[in-house]
Amino acid sequence: MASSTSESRNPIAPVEFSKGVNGLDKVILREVRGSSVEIYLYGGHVTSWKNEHGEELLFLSSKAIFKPPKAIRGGIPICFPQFAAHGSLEQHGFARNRFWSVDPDPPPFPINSSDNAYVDLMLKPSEEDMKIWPHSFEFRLRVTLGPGGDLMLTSRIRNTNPDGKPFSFTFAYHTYFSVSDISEVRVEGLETLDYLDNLSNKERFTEQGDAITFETEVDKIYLSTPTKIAILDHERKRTFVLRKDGLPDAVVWNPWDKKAKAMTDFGDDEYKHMLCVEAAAIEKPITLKPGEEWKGRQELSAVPSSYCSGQLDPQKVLLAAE
Ligand SMILES: O=P(O)(O)OC[C@H]1O[C@H](O)[C@H](O)[C@@H](O)[C@@H]1O
Repeated sequence: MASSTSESRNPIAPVEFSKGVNGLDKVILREVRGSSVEIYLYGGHVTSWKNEHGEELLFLSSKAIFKPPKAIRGGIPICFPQFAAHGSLEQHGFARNRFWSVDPDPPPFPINSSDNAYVDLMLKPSEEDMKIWPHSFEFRLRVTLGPGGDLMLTSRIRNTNPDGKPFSFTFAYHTYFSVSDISEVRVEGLETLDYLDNLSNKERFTEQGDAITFETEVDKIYLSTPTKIAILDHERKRTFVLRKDGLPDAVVWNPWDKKAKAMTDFGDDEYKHMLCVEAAAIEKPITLKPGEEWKGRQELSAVPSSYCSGQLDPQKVLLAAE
């Protein structure tokens, strides 16, 4: 609930509080040139990110269920304190289906940030949560829309256990990018890396080839990746650049046709128009002692690209997006 300028229900205010699907509370961030971001307090979940032309950059399923305990299908779910089924908790942990609150008095933004619109959401465990994960924590999620339309997510997780006990967790920003046609998409920055294949009992393999393209189901956890990954949408002539910090791994997921049909909150053909690339910390869980804080950051930008098949130099794409 903070911004560099005033906040109100005025539609042109950089931070607006509103009601979304099923009357759920949401926050809208706006930037003067027209880009915007929507965040549901349910899940601390970014559901929309639009550029200055009003084009949606994130995928949100037409069948998404905005009702607890189901997490919203699309946007950017937060996976915490567990990624997928890597532990005893429910799939992807519980942060994505809890109600977060808005911090009315967030810590100030670092200097030179007067054009940023941002909101700080908070999650603290309930007594019920403590029964399934017996740890006290404070999770602050800052969602920022930069002056150029970039979307930044910063998570700060602090161990507030009074009993001196450390805790460990895994984490992911489970970003669903909107793409024109999955068969026209390439991901740059993960080639030659090791990955765990979720479709082969998490067996470890090494990625071959120049870039990653898609012609079947994929569900891989790339390990110790570079801090920049590019997602090139050839047809739409758009490149997403994902920059990350504190999140060594990157999950790449597309359910393809069979799994798409099996999901009740996902259209049969929607797999063609989405790709998840998820900045994550999975292979080596994060451990925090009481009083310690972890920070994990993801920054997304969408830039026009004039990529011609076979002529791509991944390094140039990443540099061009600097
Ligand atoms: O259906 P969900 O619980 O939201 O999970 C969706 C997907 O998330 C991640 O990408 C996992 O790697 C996949 O194995 C999983 O299918």
